[in-house]
Amino acid sequence: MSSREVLLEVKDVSVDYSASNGAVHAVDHASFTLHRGEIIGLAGESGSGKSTLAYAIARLLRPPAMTTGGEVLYYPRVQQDGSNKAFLRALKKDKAGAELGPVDILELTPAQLRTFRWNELSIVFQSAMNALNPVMTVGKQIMDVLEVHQPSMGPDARKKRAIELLRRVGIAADRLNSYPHELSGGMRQRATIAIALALNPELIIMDEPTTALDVVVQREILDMISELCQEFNMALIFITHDLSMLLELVDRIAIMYAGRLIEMADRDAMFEHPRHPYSYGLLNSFPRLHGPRRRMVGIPGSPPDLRNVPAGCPFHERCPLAFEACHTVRPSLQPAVPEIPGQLVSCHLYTPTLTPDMPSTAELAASYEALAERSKVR
Ligand SMILES: Nc1ncnc2c1ncn2[C@@H]1O[C@H](COP(=O)(O)OP(=O)(O)OP(=O)(O)O)[C@@H](O)[C@H]1O
Repeated sequence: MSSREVLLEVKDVSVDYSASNGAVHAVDHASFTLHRGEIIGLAGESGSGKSTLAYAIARLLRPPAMTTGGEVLYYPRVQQDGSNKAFLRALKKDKAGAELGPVDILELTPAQLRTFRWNELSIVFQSAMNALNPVMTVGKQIMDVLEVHQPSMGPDARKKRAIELLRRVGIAADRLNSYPHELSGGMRQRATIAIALALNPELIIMDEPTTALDVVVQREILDMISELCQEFNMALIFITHDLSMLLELVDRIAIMYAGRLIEMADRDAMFEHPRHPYSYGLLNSFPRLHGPRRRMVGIPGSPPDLRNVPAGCPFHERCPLAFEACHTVRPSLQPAVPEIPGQLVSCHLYTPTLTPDMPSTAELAASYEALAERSKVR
């Protein structure tokens, strides 16, 4: 369950990839807030900037990627088990009564960053299950992380913790000495999650963690992730282009398009009343198990070239409801009018000075139907 205590404030983060034929603006002024224990789903088509934004937050980007602006404020707290002592010491926030306050991850020194990773934030990468070391048992891989990042822990305690972590992700203790090739794909993915949990981080980023698995195993792993987040009050940024994954897992959904966050809302509000025509199109492009049957239409066209994003709203060339302002004025992420608490949208359709009549979800649906009919006629 998420608290309303802020853990992370991403403010106006922009990232470019430099290339000989012009900079690719992969993330453009992204801002959002994450609370302790909250699960946010970051969704959007391939190439919309999800991974780049997540790796910018974790300071994992390497050239040609460059974070060109913004702040990522992280709010540390003193861990009761002492597991983040080294991080607080590196921040010089370990004196009795020291004001903890936020730190900007983008400004951490290399030494501070080393203590931040694993202790405070860990990442489960895309196809992480293939990233396990093939010549080392899974138990040893967990114990190695503990040895490097929690040097005060002795060998017996490390072994006990490794067994406990494996148990927690549904792997029996006798698998401690198994090599990755002796485990199924689902078990390998569970093992990578156990490694990410080793130091009780406050925040985990998972980038398409279940893509390579069959749907039954995906489902089991999503359930497990949800339980772990609750049990450890851990926040999670879960990246996917498959919105059906988010239906039962996340508290909030953030949708990206062409490097911009174009809508954020609580999960139910997003599924029931998506406001941005892109969000509607994305949600309508996958089948749902529950709810009324709908005709799936999809979104004609393709995203813009990120070296040369059009003026105005980046979606206007594909939008069935675009009007004049959308071609010239860049919308910003703000509460929609009429407001649904927690819902932010970057679309002129919800700016009363520009559009007196905001479209309903049914009108968004009808506009896509009409668009599909038009493209059939052509
Ligand atoms: N090394 C690179 N050099 C140039 N452009 C890059 C590089 N890596 C990524 N990009 C571009 O940055 C944009 C954002 O990519 P990113 O991988 O963050 O998107 P994504 O939404 O995570 O996509 P996916 O779901 O396919 O992983 C894309 O247009 C991509 O082509």
